[in-house]
Amino acid sequence: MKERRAVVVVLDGVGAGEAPDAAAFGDEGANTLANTAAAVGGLELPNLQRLGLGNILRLEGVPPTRSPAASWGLMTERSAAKATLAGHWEMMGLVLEEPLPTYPEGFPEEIISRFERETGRRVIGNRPASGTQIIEELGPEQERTGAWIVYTSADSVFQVAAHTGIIPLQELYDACEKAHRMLIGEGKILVERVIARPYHGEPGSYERENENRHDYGIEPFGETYLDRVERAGMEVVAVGKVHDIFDGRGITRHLPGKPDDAAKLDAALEALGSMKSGLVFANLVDFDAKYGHRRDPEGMAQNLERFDGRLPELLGALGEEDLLIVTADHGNDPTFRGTDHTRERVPLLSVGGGEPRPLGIRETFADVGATAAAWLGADRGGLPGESWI
Ligand SMILES: O=P(O)(O)O[C@H]1O[C@H](CO)[C@@H](O)[C@H]1O
Ligand SMILES: [Mn+2]
Ligand SMILES: [Mn+2]
Repeated sequence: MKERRAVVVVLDGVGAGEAPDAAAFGDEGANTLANTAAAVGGLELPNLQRLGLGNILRLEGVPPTRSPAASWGLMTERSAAKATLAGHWEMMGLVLEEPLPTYPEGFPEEIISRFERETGRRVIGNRPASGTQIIEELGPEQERTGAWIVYTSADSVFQVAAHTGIIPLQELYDACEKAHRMLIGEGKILVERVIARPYHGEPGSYERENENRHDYGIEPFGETYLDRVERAGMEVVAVGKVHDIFDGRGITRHLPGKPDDAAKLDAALEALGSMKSGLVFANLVDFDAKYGHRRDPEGMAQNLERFDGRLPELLGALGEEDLLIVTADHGNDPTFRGTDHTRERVPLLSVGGGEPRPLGIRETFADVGATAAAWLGADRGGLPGESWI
């Protein structure tokens, strides 16, 4: 078998326009890329433009090009979710047919009182919120009373925020493990993830300790393309939060790539430089966490431009037997109401594996895993998705 590599880069939350079922999610009109571009008076993305980003959708500042250097298209998500886990799982062949439970009214009383009993602290909050807003609002009360700040979002998440000067980090982690056991570990999946959200500082200028955030998720309930590539004897390198999303399954090496997207790209390049064959699966989370949820179109635009600036380096690291796929896991339109993800199609650019051509609108994100597995010569039997190569 040839020595081949595939690199999948996920621009977290960078959607490319409303999905056909966006209305069911309350997300009609969402378009992370196009609305960001319009909000800042046009994006400057010369490298993505050259690849064909402007051929995928109408994008201010990024016109279509006559002969794109990448194959280009859109993907529609089949899973009943607009979340990171569902998006990444689907890319690797696991479709969530049923949505995971969400808590628009907060968590039921029995969950909260059991969490209070098991951890010995009271709960305040218990509603959907933006993490930065709720600590500003409830931080002073937490400092006074030592209560947990529990909140959720449009996602299936149980998030616990704790001021580390009041509640030691280890105690927060222990509490999240208890919540994880209670909400996921007893046979019923009540949330997709429990998330520890430590922060510090003074009222009015609290700062989240993103490097100490910890996610406690669900395990993949079936085989993925990651398992298939690993079983074929190749390396599977996870960069950023990918390792947590798959609970480490099918992953041979984990590069956290802290603290930002630039460091994650460094990690991806390092992985490429040190491996002969296999898959690098990288998630760039700043688009989502720092700009999408914060509804910051300027920040989103700048992060896109920063990524664009690193593209030549990434392309330069690829050889003839390498494949690069750039895509996203859901939308997170920084111009949209609220602070949650948006149900969108995602952009698809694919470099390598033949002459650039239109890839159309793919019916499932699983085409990513199918294509990577096909390229690498791994077994694809029984998993959803069609290879475009
Ligand atoms: O507002 P913050 O705390 O960043 O939380 C966001 O991050 C969560 C998980 O990535 C999302 O569900 C959303 O709630
Ligand atoms: Mn995401
Ligand atoms: Mn998010």
